[in-house]
Amino acid sequence: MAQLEEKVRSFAEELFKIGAIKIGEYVTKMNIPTPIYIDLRLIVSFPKLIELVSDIMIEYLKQIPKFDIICGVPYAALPLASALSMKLNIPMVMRRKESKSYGMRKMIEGVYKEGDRCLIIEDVVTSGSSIIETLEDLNEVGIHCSHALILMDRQQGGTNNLIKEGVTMHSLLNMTHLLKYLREANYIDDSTVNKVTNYMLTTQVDLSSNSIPSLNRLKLPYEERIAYAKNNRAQELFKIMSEKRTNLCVAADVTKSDELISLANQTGPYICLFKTHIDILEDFNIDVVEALKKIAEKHNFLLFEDRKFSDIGKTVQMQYSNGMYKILSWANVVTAHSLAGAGMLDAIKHGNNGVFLLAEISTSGSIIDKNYTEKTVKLALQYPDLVTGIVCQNPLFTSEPGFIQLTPGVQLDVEGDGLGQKYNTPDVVIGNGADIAVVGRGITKSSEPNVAAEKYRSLLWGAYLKRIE
Ligand SMILES: O=c1ccn([C@@H]2O[C@H](COP(=O)(O)O)[C@@H](O)[C@H]2O)c(=O)[nH]1
Repeated sequence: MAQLEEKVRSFAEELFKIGAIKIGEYVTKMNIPTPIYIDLRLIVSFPKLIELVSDIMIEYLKQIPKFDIICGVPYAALPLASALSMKLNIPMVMRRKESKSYGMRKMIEGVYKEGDRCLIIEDVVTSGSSIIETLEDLNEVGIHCSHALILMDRQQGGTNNLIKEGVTMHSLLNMTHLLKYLREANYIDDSTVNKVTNYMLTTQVDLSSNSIPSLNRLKLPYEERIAYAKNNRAQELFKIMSEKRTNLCVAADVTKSDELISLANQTGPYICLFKTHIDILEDFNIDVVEALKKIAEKHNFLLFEDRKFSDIGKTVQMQYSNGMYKILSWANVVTAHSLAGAGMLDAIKHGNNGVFLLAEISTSGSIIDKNYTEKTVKLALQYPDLVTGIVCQNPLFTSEPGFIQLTPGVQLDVEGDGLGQKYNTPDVVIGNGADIAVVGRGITKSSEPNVAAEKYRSLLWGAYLKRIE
């Protein structure tokens, strides 16, 4: 047994050496980003490796009941099935991927008879769907299959999906062991192990539910969500958040420029976003935003004008670019109400900028209803290049890890402000799905905004770490 494990370990290491295991940002057959890509088609160019694999497969056959024929899932598993067929002197059949337009239009080539017991061979299994397609064609011609021998199980639901079809899967290697062997050989580091493990756990495919794999954003670390974000500002934010270990946005609702600049300087080290209502400044001058831009660069945060646009496209376009505030020239992200719909979003699409759409509001008596909220989320998902995220109080789009949930109404003291504002604590908002929490008066009214900002940062970050555990 120890000998077999050593062979499997060396198989895993060889795969890495020949470049069949790739770590980085890839996309799976189901169009889902993946931090690891396994390409076992390469092994046809390494006869010694095929020999090693065949030896290991033969060892595994001791656990599998007798069979009459072998069938490889096209195309990657065909050389493996052929090698095994030759070594064991057991006949092989081949499944076509598509039927011929001439002759007998057979899907299964080779010699077989009804009632034959077949062992299916496959290279890599994610959901098991390719094995199931092969199984269906074999069953069609009366061949029975209840076992599949595969090289690599990505542990993303394949075993369960195949059991439902009456097939037991036997794998030479699974993702857990692959990561263990590669880590022990120092080919990968701990962070890759954690990243891939987390990916595996959060990307399970249940073929019977007829849905795409569930990617629960609430369980994914921010740095892994960069790959899912289409909006440049969302990518940037995830990066800043991971690097600075902060999911805090400060709402700098003050009326004097000096105060605004002082707040940016004091809270800068602890925030990912600095949120303004620029039109409440009594002494606005364009120099203020120039100063903010410099502080943002120094402390690595983005500038966020909470303008809440809500007009026809043309008007919003002018409100965004013109007037004395020239928001487009300095704000990296802005907010917009969704009520004007797609036309307004089309009007404010600008290369690099981002928009947070308001799906819910944190004030009591709001007339936004469930229908409006749902329509807003739908609209946001139609504009992945433009929309950075959604302003809301609840986890509305958990299977969309590329979008950011921004939640205002955050304070340790949850008494309202007497004007309708509703507050929740950092723990509650992160539990309710917030990726970034907006804290205004909890920080701005403190005698030491820097101390308060660090306190909120640490509480919010701790709650996030607990959430992704
Ligand atoms: O639903 C919403 C949307 C935006 N806001 C804005 O956030 C801050 C909250 O400030 P606090 O002092 O923490 O109450 C403020 O700028 C609002 O305009 C919100 O509160 N709720």
